[in-house]
This record gives sequence, structure tokens and C-alpha cells, in this order.
Amino acid sequence: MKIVDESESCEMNPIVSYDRKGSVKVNIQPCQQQARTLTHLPKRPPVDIVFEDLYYSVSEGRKKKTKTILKCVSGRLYSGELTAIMGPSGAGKSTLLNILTGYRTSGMKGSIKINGEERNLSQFAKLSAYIMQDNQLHGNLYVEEAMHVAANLKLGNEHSKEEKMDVIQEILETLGLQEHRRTLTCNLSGGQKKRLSIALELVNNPPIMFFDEPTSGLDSSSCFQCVALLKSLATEGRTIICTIHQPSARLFEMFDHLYTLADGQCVYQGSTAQLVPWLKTLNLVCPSYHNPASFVIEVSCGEHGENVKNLVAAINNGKNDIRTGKPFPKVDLKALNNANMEKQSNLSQETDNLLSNGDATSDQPLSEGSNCTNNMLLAYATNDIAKDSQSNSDGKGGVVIPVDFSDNEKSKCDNVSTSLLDTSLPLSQKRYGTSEFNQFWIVLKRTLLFSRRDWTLMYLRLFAHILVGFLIGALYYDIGNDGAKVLSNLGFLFFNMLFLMYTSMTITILSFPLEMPVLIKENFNRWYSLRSYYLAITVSDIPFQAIFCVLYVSIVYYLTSQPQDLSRFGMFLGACLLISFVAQSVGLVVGAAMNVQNGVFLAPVMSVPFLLFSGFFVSFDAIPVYLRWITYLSYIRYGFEGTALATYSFNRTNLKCFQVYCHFKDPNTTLEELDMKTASFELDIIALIVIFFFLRISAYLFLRWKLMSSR
Ligand SMILES: Nc1ncnc2c1ncn2[C@@H]1O[C@H](COP(=O)(O)OP(=O)(O)OP(=O)(O)O)[C@@H](O)[C@H]1O
Repeated sequence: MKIVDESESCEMNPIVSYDRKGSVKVNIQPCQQQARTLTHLPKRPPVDIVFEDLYYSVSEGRKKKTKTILKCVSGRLYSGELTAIMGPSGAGKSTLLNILTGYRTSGMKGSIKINGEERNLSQFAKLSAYIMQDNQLHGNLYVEEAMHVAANLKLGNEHSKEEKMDVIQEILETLGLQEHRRTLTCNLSGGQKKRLSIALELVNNPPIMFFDEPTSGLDSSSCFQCVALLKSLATEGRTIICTIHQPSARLFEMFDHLYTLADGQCVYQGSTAQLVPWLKTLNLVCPSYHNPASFVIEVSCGEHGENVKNLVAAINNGKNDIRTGKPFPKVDLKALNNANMEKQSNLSQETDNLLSNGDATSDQPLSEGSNCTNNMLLAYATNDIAKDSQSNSDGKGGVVIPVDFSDNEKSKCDNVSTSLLDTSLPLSQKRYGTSEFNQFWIVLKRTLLFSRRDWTLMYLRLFAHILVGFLIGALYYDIGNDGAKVLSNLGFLFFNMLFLMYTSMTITILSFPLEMPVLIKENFNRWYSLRSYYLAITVSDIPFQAIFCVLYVSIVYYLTSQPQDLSRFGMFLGACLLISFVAQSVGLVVGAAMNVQNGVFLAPVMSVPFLLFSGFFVSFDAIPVYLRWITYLSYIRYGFEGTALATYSFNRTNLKCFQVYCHFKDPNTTLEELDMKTASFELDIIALIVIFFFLRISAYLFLRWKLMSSR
């Protein structure tokens, strides 16, 4: 008999035995899943993280009141261990994770050490990967393609194609994604997406991996698979840190190390196995059959009384570490409670005094140069117990809590295999896995692949340009050489600008807002530089827009009987193409600077003044002097002027006249009427090119700013 539990891919081995009476007993024992190791991955060093007195605050509200989120927490996260950061909602788990990853840096004080050295953010970024909560994947890629993109970007040209294939193959097999390699990412289940997110980051074997709520949205079986995967990554010598809400007892047991936060302070740090015994020493008895993870959250929420202060003090706000095989720090509970009560009453008075002065709040920031110990006074004034533990630890407050923070000895899991890892931290690693040109090329190919996959939009654009082209051609049919229909022809020229402007602009407004979450993740995890990404994205749509524009212009130019002269057609087309590209750039700027709602509203509205001052509605002379500067900014004006000059300037012969009198028979009359007699086509083109580059650079700067401000 063989029972296969597919959900966990683990065979169950039945052991059949017979008792004395001859009846059959079947014991089903779950087999140990064969731990697969990733052998093809590049070797990386094991990394331990120690953080001390981490303080983080944000400004809030109109009065810019400071809100303290992390209150001088300390902790240690070791390689080879799977660490869970737990705590009630709003305790500061994600904030701590964001700070440890280096994703958040402003407003933070304290020290973070990597293998005993102060963290160098740039160096650290090369060693770590941050897998965010929402998987942030490109839905239009097959699993295999997504892996190839990651491998090409992260492993660069130093590894051959075969080596990359081996790495991809091995990771996909290890993570159980091999059979889904030809599945589109958008069709993967939640658990598979999570595994793919991990697989993508595993390509360059980061020794530290951070996960924000890796089990959120997964069923219990997928949760188990996910945590089992994290555990196996840790067992291979990596430092795996994840935030998790409230794991089941089964999941909880799989973690090696637990770091629990409550209201921005550490209430427990140590082995998961030691949690219950440790809490017991503080008179917090976890009932039998009660999930220890739930119990510690309940305690942190205050459901079992006011224990948070005691816990923070006992664990010295993360400076103590409760480790299996090590004696507990000594805690004099009675003295601790007395000290708390005494200080509570003293502090209500202190708090009142401080608050009545009007400038001290619980969320007071640390002043420059001050340290956490100084700040404790303020924290203290608002019932923060952290200082108590510090003063107590030196034996003056009646509570004896040995601080073993300087103790670098640690008990690693016995089953950790660090054979895959080099032990030295590489000092001169490149910032990215491959050159910026390669990054540009890979991202460009990926973007073109998206366009190929999502042909609906391309067909729509093609259809719109051809349909509108024929519609305009029919409406203004054969008017281009008719002296009596010059005003209508000018209307046609203006409509061209309008149509090309809107079709180009609306497409690009959404480019960045839709890509932003993936961009944030990939850029933060050092897949590529923003410059390479930006160039690839902005270049990728230019050929399509050019083709659509050429098609549209050819149709309308021919049907409306504009001058049948190749050079005039070239000039006309040139001005139209530039208008398209400039309008694309406007869309990119708006998309980079604003969110979707504001952008979609503002981009067309912002274009209205440029349309008004294009020279079609009011000639330059008729515009009030103080408003004339707007015409210089109006790219529509340059486009309109360019097409008008291509049509009527350059010594065009008189138009045909089928009526008694045609006022605009002479093209010069039209140019005089438009105030374009002295206008220069070359200047119009130069102005459009300058505006194009100005907008493209602005879009890049806005995007960079948005990327920074999102962190
Ligand atoms: N930029 C910010 N401005 C104001 N408050 C913030 C900001 N970022 C975080 N906070 C506050 O800090 C506290 C901790 O937030 P954080 O997201 O770290 O909590 P969490 O423990 O991860 O919660 P959850 O489990 O619900 O995700 C919350 O009260 C949150 O409102």
C-alpha cells in the first residue's frame, strides 16, 4: 500500500504489523521529505544580521506630528535559521522588515551590522532579496520566460547559456514548478505565484532573503509548502526572515527563530521551542493544546493582562536572546512588577508634566546625537518600559537580566548545510549582474514580448488609425488643392494634430503606473538600473507609434489631395511623427509623476491651452502680448505650423479655383492669414525635437523621484 499526499509531495510509508491475536495493525508514518539542495547556484557567503536600538518614526498629519513606530528594538538574525517576525496588527512588523531590507532608510536611527560590520547598504543590496507581499509578477510571461529574464539579468554573461539553463531547471524542479514552466504567470495559483517569486530571486542565490507575509492568501496546504520551502532555503545556510501573522502550530514549529513585536517593541526573541517555557517563567502559562503563536499574540495584544512591559523588560527589548540549550536570562518577576508599578505612578505625573508643556508627546523623535537610552525618558513618560530594562540590567533596579548581546556565540541548527556557500563577503561585486546595455536589451525584449502577447491593444490602435484615416479622408476628400476649401483644409491639418496627440498620449499615460509595483521590486532587488529600464520602456513603443502614424498620414494625405510631392509629404509626415512622439512623452511625464486617476484627467486637460494657442483658433498677432509666451510652449503650434508650411509654403503654385472668386487661391494669402509668412519649418522641427528630449528627461526624473518617494 502506498499513500501519496500530493499536497505535500511526501510519500507515506505504511508499516504493517501483526499483533499477538493475529490482527493487522497499519502504522502510517510520514516519511521525511528528501531535502533537495540547489547545487548549480553561484556560491554566496553566509550572513548574520545584528540590529541594535532601531528607532523609526514618521511625520504625520498637517502639524507634522512625529509618530514613533519602532522604539529602540534590537535583535539578531542568523544564517541557517528561518526567522518569523510576528506580532499583532500594527505592531511594526512590516516596518521592521522594510528597515532591515534597506527599503526604508529615512527616519531610522540605530545600528544594523552584517557579519559584525556596520551595514553598507549598497553591499547589502547585492546579498539580499526582498520578496514583497503581492507577488509583483508580469502576468504575460510564461514561467520559463520569467526565469530566463531573471537569469539573464542576474547572472549576466559570465555564465553560459547552458549554466543558466541548469540553474533554472534545478530551481524549477526544487520549487515544484517544473510542470508549470509553460504556464502563463497570470494563470498560476497563489501558492505557485509565491513560489515563482522565490524562484526568480533564487537565481543568483542571495544569502539573505526577506519575505513579507509569504503565506498570506494561501490555503493551509500551500502555507505548509511555502514555509517548508523557506525552511529548506534556511537549512542550506541562508538567512531567511519573514513576517507572518498567526501561523498554525504546525507551521510555527517549523520556524527556528521567533522575533515578536508589540507596539513597536520586542516582546520575545529566541528559539520557537523556548517560547512557551520562557513565558511560563513570567507567569504566562500557555494552555495545553493552545497554539503558542496565538498565545504570544494574545499576550502581546493584552488579552492576558498588562504584560507587554514585563515582556519587553525581560527580553531587554530584543537585546536578550532566548536560545535552546542556553540558560534563560534571570528575571526577578516580583521586582519587575514592583518597578513597573512604581514607575507607572511616577510616570503619570511626569507624563502630565511633559504633556502640559505641550511639546512632548509619546511620539517624540530622537534628537540628533541622542541615543535610545536618552530617548527612553520620553518613551518612559508614555509608559514605554524599555528604559526600565536597561537600567535594571545593570543591577540598579532590582531586576537582574543579563545582557548577552555581545555574545557572538550562537547555536546553529544541526542540520544546516553551508556547503553551498563561500564564507567570505565579496567586496567588489558589481552593482548589477550584467551591463546596462544588456539590461536595456533584455527589458526591451521582454516589453516587446508583452506587446506581442497582448495584441488586442495593438490591433485596436492599428484599427483606430486606419479607420479614422479613411473617415477623415472621406470627410475632407479631395479638398487639398481647392482654393475655395482652404479653411476646411486648415481644419483637417488641425484635426491631424489633435488625433495624433490623443492617440499617442493616452497609451503612454498608463505605462508607468501599471508597471510601478514590478519596477519597485525588480529595481530594489538589483535586476536592472532605472536608466536601462526607462530607456527600454520609452524606446519600445516608438516603432509601433511610427508605423501607425505613417499609415494614418499616408491615407489622409492621399485622400485629401495634399500636394503630390515627395519632399512635402516627407515634411508633413516628419511633423506628424514628431507630434506623436512628443505627445507620447507628455503621457510618460504625466504617468511618471501622477497616479492613474489624476493622470487620466490631467493629461487631456493640460493639453487644452496648448491646443488653444496652436495658431489655428487665434493667429499669433491677435493673442494678447502677455499670453503669447504660451504659444512658444505649445508643441501643437509647432506641429500645426510645420504641416501648414509643408502644405502651403516653399513656393507652392496657386491652388485650383472652381468658383468665381477664391480668396485663398494664392498659398501666400493663407500663410499671411495664419501669420506664418516668416515662419521656419526647420525651427518648428528643432523646437519639437527639443521639447521631445526635455519631456523624456523630465519623465525619467519624475520616475526616479516616484521610485524614491515610494520607499
Ligand atoms: N508612513 C506611515 N505613516 C504613518 N503611520 C505609519 C506609516 N507606516 C506605518 N505606519 C504605522 O505604523 C504602525 C506599524 O505599521 P506596520 O505596517 O509596520 O505594521 P504591521 O505589524 O506590519 O501590521 P500588519 O500586520 O497589519 O501588516 C501602524 O500603526 C501603521 O499605521
